[in-house]
This record gives sequence, structure tokens and C-alpha cells, in this order.
Amino acid sequence: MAERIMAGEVSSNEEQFELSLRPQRLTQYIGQQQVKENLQIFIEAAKLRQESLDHVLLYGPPGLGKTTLAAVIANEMDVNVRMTSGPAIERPGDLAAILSSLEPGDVLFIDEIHRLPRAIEEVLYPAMEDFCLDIVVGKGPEARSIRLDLPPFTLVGATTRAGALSAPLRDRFGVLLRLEYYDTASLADIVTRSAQLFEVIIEEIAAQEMAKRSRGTPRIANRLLKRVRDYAQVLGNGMITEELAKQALELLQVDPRGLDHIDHKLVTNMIERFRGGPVGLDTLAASIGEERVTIEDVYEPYLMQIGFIQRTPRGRIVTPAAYEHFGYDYAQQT
Ligand SMILES: Nc1ncnc2c1ncn2[C@@H]1O[C@H](COP(=O)(O)OP(=O)(O)OP(=O)(O)O)[C@@H](O)[C@H]1O
Ligand SMILES: [Mg+2]
Repeated sequence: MAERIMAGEVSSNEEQFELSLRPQRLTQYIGQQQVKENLQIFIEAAKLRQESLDHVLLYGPPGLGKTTLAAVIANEMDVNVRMTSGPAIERPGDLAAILSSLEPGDVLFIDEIHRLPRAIEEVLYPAMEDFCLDIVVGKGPEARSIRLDLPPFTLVGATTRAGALSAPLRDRFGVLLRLEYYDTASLADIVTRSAQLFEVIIEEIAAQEMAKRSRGTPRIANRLLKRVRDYAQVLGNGMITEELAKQALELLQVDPRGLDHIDHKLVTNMIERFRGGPVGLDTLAASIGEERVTIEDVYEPYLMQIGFIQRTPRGRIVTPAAYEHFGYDYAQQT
């Protein structure tokens, strides 16, 4: 399947590209004002006390900058960051090895922390709480548990679904930060900053046009910039003007609200075949030939975020705003 441009998730060949655009310090990290203000205070306080920063849980939809922020936190604390993810840690010993290799104050970043197996989570509890590891040595009646001290460290966990985290794990984080979708102004700043890093000249209106279509997500904004830059080099003189940006975005089939052909298919299907709903998730999934979870986790959240689809006890419904956007007459359907 072709990679979807408007997906919030990272695509397979994108990591190097993203790395080159990552802000390093809090001042370069655009938007998320409240998150930054809180972090600034906690970081400063920890530094004053010469302690490690409290454990931090970052949660929010994909592509909003959780991984980036974890690295920024380490930079601001002047420590190293060690990056891993829930699915990558298979045995308790893997985690023990990582923990015991940390330097005092280091940041351990665990992405997709909700996917950590339970047995491994249990190794984390004493590590987070008392900076120690409980290790069982020997077998059978000879077995005994010994306690190993760890250097103080900061666990930064990231998840797209805070609700999927077990309560005991969630409770061990001192700082919970929820990343929000970005507003257009912040996204335009991100596009402009990235363009500078690429050494591409971009008109402010063009940056705004791209920002509006980025679904509140920096990852998508940077991805659109990359594509539009290609058009600018091939069709223009390399400069991204308003005119060129609009033309390129049209060729990429991204509409003015950041919706693509998949969103289009989902909503128009609901309008044409189900009179705008209510329609149950399973029925909807079958009608467009998709998995139920894909609709729930990937297609639907942004459409709900902009108020085009609503969830009701009897199923999903299409709102008047969506009728208008896709050129349907709402009055005629009801
Ligand atoms: N606040 C920001 N300012 C500037 N650029 C940002 C910001 N947040 C994210 N980005 C850019 O967006 C891209 C995606 O960010 P990142 O990989 O940190 O997202 P994520 O939340 O970890 O996503 P995922 O949930 O998929 O792991 C990166 O290339 C990063 O440079
Ligand atoms: Mg990430």
C-alpha cells in the first residue's frame, strides 16, 4: 500500500529526514506553550536542587513531537538520552541492562510505553520509585532476591493512548504532559523554520496555506513541505510562493482542510449510503472495506477533531459542516 501523506504516523523512510529537522532546545520547540512553561519550571527546579528530573509521561496523537521533546528535555538537563520502545524490550533482563548502564541524571526514553509487557513493567516500579533493581538469583529453594542500586535517572515515557497504561505505571510518573494539536500559526512557524534549514525561500502565505492543511501535526507539515519543495524545484525556480504551494497541494490531493481521498471516501460514503448516519462502526468498516480499528484509530480522530463526524450512542453521524464542505445539501438528507 502506498504511504498516506496525511497520516500522523511516521513512515518507514522518514526517520533520517525528521532527525535533521528536530529542534534541540526548548526555545526552538514551537507551540505547546503550556507544556513548555511547566517543563521549564520543573527543569530549573531540578537543576537548582541538583537532582534528576521527575519522571515524565508525554501523551497525545502521533507526530506531535513526543520523541523530539524527550531529546529536548535531556539537552536542557545537560544529560544523555537513551532511546528505546515498549515493543523493543522483550525480557526483564533487557531492561535491567539498559537501566544499569545509565549515568546519573540520564534520560531513558521509552516510546509506546503502553506496549511494555507486564513482567517488564514490574522491573520498572522499584527502578522508578527507589532507583533500584530487584534481581532474583539462583533457582528453586536456593533462590533469593538481591537489590542493586541504580543511578538516579529520569524516565520519559511516550504514548498515543494514556488510557492504555496500567494504573500502577501511570501513578509513578510525577509529571504528566498532554500534547495538543498545533494551531495554524505554530504550524506555519514550523514550516518556515524547516524551510530555513532546507535553505528554501518560502512566502509567509505559502507557509500558512500548508499549515492549514497539516491536520494540526508537525510531522505532516514537514512532509508537505518536503513534497512542495520538490514541485518548486521542478516546476518553479525553487522558491515556494503562494501560487506554487496551492498548485502543489492540489496535485497532492490535499484539500483546504487537510483532508485527502480517504477522508473523502469515508464521509461521502456515510452521506450517500447511510444518509449521514447514525451508522455503526462495523457496518461502516464493511462498506468501505477497512478494518474497524483502522477507522477508529487512524481515519476518524481528525474528522472528529474538526467536527465533521460525531459519535452518538446509535453510531457515527456526519455533521452539517461536513455536508457543506463536501458539497452536499444537508436539508435534503433529513
Ligand atoms: N514543537 C515542534 N517544533 C518544531 N518541530 C517539531 C515540533 N514537534 C515536532 N516537530 C517535528 O515533527 C516531526 C515529528 O516529531 P516527533 O517524531 O517528535 O513526533 P512524535 O510525537 O514522537 O510522533 P510518534 O507518536 O509517531 O512517535 C519531527 O521531525 C520534528 O522535527
Ligand atoms: Mg515518536
